[in-house]
Amino acid sequence: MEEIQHVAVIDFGSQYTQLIVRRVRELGYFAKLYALEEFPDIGKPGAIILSGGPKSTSEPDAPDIDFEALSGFGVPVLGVCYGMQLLNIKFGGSVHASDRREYGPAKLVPAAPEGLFEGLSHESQVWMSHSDTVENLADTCSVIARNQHGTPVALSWGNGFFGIQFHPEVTHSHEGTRILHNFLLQAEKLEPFRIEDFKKEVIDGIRATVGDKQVVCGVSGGVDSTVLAVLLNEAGVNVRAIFVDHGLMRKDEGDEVRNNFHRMGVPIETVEASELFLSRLAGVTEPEKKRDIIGNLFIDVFWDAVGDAEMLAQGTLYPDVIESASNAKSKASKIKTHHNRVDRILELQAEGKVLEPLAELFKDEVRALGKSLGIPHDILHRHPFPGPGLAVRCPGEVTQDRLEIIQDCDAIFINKLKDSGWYDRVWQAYAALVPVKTVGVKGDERSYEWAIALRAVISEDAMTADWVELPYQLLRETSHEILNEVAGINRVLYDISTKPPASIEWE
Ligand SMILES: Nc1ncnc2c1ncn2[C@@H]1O[C@H](COP(=O)(O)OP(=O)(O)OP(=O)(O)O)[C@@H](O)[C@H]1O
Repeated sequence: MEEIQHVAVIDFGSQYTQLIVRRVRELGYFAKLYALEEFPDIGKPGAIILSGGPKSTSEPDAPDIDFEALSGFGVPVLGVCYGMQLLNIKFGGSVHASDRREYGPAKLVPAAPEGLFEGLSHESQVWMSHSDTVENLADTCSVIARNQHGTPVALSWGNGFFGIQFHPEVTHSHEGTRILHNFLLQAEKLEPFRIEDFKKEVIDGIRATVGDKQVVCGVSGGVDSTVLAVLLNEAGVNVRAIFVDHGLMRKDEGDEVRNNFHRMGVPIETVEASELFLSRLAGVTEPEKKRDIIGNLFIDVFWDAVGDAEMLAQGTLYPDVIESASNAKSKASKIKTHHNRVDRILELQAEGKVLEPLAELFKDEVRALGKSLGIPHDILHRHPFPGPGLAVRCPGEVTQDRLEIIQDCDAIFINKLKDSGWYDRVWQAYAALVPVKTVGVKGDERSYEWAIALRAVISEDAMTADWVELPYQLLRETSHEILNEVAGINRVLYDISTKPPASIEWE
């Protein structure tokens, strides 16, 4: 199959480079980030974007690009900030180095409302973050926009080469996405990205890599590993999907995961390890210690089940890859937290036996892929659930009794959210045990029982979060049902803490 025509984003080290990729994807085109060292090995792009960067073009070790190779692609090129200054030099102009930084909003005054600036409002706000500025321009260069002071901020050198001094990818550039879109419209060969085409390509790739070997993957019931397992199954390769039930799942979750996979026609194996996990957690109260025990035990149990598998598939996503690529300046994919101490994975990786078919996708694209694989909406839109499970919602010791209380309260709360239509409107919601006993009255008796905290947050990316203003009536009904149904709880609290300073989970 023909390779999907993508937009190659070349990374010169700007903190915003990932956002360029994100924006292009939002526009419906497939963008891929490349470290500068990879250039010109960037496949057959339909357009190229050179990102900004922290260096000055006048520094001796300023990042450079093979201009002959760049022109050789014969596709439109957009230089952003550093990218524009570099292009200006390549075309024979010069750049004025300055140690004063221009940072913040500016007005964009296009020479004409066409090309990159077609359809823009008058004096659109754009966002600047640079110190160097272009000085002399080459003969072939025309200024296509200036700022409110008359300084050139966008250039064109003909043959599809453009440069912009500002950052179209940040939201402070109010019509930045439109400018990127206008640029992409210059590309003749660029096809809109369709998840269906991508699916076909990935499945072909899986078949070619795996052949008749056996691939193992761990499934947690979460979105990533579910889509991964279904994709491998769809590719028709010999796959073993393993679900470790560590007993720290939500109420009836083990059955739910098994039913879900059954519904989708993908066989999974369950490794029942609840007792083992609980016995190792006995008496442990320190949060980090708990996480450590669970993480390490998970690895042991999972790899025992894997046996001598020939290949391992992981649900690594694009943000993980970009993160490790830009941090470590290497292409090495990040190994998921749970597994990161396993030499076996590193060995497999070195031998090319780790398969990461979702590594080019963002979360919403994984959901789109899942949808096209026929995975039901409720599975694709489950709230995130932490690897160590309910242990992080159970401050103090984790015991079977405490877990059951959390499970019961959580189930009541989640059902109320689902029934009222709030579930899909919040990022994550759950119940956590507050292991403090307080006095109450139940019937005619004095009670001395624990409290439960309900938490519901909204978030973009889990880095920050705000608590949700749930309707009082919903909270009232949830509290009423918990107090009546769940033995051991005589008090219900609603957690109104933002992240930061609190975290989303309790531990
Ligand atoms: N209980 C489990 N049984 C088997 N494999 C698991 C389990 N929990 C996690 N894994 C594996 O470890 C990977 C990383 O787990 P993590 O908790 O970080 O989830 P994630 O990256 O959000 O993925 P998912 O959306 O699939 O849960 C999962 O994708 C899955 O392959």
